[in-house]
Amino acid sequence: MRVLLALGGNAMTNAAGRAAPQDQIAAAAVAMEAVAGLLERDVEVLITHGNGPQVGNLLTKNELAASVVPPVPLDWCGAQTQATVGFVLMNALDAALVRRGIRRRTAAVVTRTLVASDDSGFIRPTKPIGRHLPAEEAEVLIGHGQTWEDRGKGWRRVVASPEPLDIIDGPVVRSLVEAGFVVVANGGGGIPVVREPDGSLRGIEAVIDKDLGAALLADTVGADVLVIGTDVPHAVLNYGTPDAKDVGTVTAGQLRAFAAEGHFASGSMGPKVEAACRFVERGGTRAVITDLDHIATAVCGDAGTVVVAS
Ligand SMILES: NC(=O)OP(=O)(O)O
Repeated sequence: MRVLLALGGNAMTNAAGRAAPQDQIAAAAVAMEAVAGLLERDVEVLITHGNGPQVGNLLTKNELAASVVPPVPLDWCGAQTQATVGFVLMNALDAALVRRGIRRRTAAVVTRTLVASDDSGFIRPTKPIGRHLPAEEAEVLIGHGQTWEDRGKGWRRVVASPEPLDIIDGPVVRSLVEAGFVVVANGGGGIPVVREPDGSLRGIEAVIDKDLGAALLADTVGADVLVIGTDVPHAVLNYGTPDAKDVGTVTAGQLRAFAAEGHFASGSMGPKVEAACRFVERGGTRAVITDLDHIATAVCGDAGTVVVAS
């Protein structure tokens, strides 16, 4: 069984969402212990991850230091987070494998994802990145031309998030998997690139949704199962109300109907639900949305919100 595990922000930050190096190293250790457990059971695992906190922090650093060192664009920041998070995850996984006496090589691949230059996501920013701020601080940055939104946890910057169309470096990832490497790839949904009229690729300033990127990567590498690791054990109907109800096993059609009724927030559970539906509709065996504690049982469909085609 080939499983793609998509790690959400909680797997790369502390409980409060802080992404200091020690927080990321500690969170990666927990997540990679679960991955090592799967590898011990001979499950073939690939890993992808979010980068929302990291890429937003890096963008802010660039902007603050712009008068001292040349700033780099958002797609460069995305590339840097793929490399850094990949390095942290590899170190954590190598340590977990050594503890269990498992001999496997790990690899982190910087990957590019094709997007359309006329994607509507470039007109209406939707992807939250970086830290949360109080309204008065966000207002100053809005005055400087940035887009910030409050989705209930404080104000957060939002940037363009186009649809992922093709993982340019997918065949490299697949080759490494088939050669026996445990691969970390397509972090942050991939570095967004557009195709120029002469056929060359150019980076473009955006952050792709990592869950939608994960659904595409899962297709590209022929994964049987997509596990989307987040901070809750299930998708929930009527979330935060007395009528809240966990979603167990569900078809993509049923889950899309729940989404159409407005049950899943656009910046959080919504893209996970969409990614899970896309994956099974394109032939995946099952997609599971759950928390890190349930990854081991989720791969067999025994935990979380289990999405099947029909
Ligand atoms: N790129 C992305 O979707 O990252 P997060 O999941 O961390 O927001």
